[in-house]
Amino acid sequence: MRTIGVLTSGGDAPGMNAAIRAVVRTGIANGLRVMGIQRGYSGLMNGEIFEMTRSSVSDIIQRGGTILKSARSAEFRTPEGRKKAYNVLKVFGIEGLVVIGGDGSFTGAKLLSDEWDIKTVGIPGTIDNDLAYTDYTIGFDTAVNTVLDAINKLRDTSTSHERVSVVEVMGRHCGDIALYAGLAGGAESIIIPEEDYNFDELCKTIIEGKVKGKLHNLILLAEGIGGAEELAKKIEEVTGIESRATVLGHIQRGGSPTAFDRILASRLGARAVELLLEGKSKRVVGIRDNKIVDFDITEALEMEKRRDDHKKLYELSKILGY
Ligand SMILES: Nc1ncnc2c1ncn2[C@@H]1O[C@H](COP(=O)(O)OP(=O)(O)O)[C@@H](O)[C@H]1O
Ligand SMILES: O=P(O)(O)OC[C@H]1O[C@](O)(COP(=O)(O)O)[C@@H](O)[C@@H]1O
Repeated sequence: MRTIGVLTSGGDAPGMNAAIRAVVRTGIANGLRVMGIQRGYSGLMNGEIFEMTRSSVSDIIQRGGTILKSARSAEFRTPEGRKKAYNVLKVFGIEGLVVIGGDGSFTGAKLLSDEWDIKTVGIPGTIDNDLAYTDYTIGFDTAVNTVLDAINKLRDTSTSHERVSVVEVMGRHCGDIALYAGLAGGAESIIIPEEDYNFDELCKTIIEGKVKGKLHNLILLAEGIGGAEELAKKIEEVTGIESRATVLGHIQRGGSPTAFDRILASRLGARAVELLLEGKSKRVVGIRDNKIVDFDITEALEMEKRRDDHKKLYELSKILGY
């Protein structure tokens, strides 16, 4: 293998730049030409490609976002779109492609390798932590810390006004951001898609908390379950306690990555290049029990989250936050 490409796809995540840096520098250290592909699969189909040097990735390890830009492309979901992408890869002599993204991006990579002679390796870059094969995705730790910072501030004002504070966080179908930030921030209640929740029980907990002398009540709500505004309004109606909603939104996707995310991204980026050098394809890299691992893309996407560990954290948050 002489030339590889790297792109970022789907929702961006803090730490993607550190992963790009690791791919570029590991590639060059191993005698490869490394091409940067802009705007994900969309830029790939349009030939938005340039050669990267060691200095192309200088001064980016601390930056959020992705210097390669990210995009979502409907055209790449079609066989015609992927044929177009392959033709562009051929023109640039790219034999191996590193895709930094989430499950959708990995599915796209797998299809591209199934249909055309191109080797692909995926690196998990998404704040959601919704990929079961890896304990952590790049960006998750930073997002949790961003939420934690917000919770600390909301706690101050909630306490002053003796209010309920409902905080809605990202995560599509995965409650990890809400769970980890809620546990770390001492939230009274955490509402996530993986665990049943009962509105009457929630109100009972809030009223009991008030009776016990709690000055605030912090509720972490994962997006997708229902809006924070609506929930805060209903809580106020039923409990009679003033309630406010905060939707953190895209704030969670930005910011300087934590040390954890930078180190994870550096390790995964280097391993992705090694796999291509070993001639591997349709693989994804990840971390399990602090060891870098890799799996076949299909196998990885079919895995289920380790529910026991998740459940334990959820139960702990209930005992500690109540
Ligand atoms: N089933 C699919 N087949 C082919 N390409 C896909 C598929 N799913 C997603 N992709 C490509 O990957 C891009 C990113 O996927 P998306 O689901 O938006 O983000 P993520 O990779 O973070 O899950 C999509 O815009 C599309 O171009
Ligand atoms: O930036 P957009 O298009 O509004 O997407 C928002 C979604 O992207 C995410 O931040 C990350 O999702 P992906 O990494 O799977 O693309 C979700 O948590 C959120 O629901």
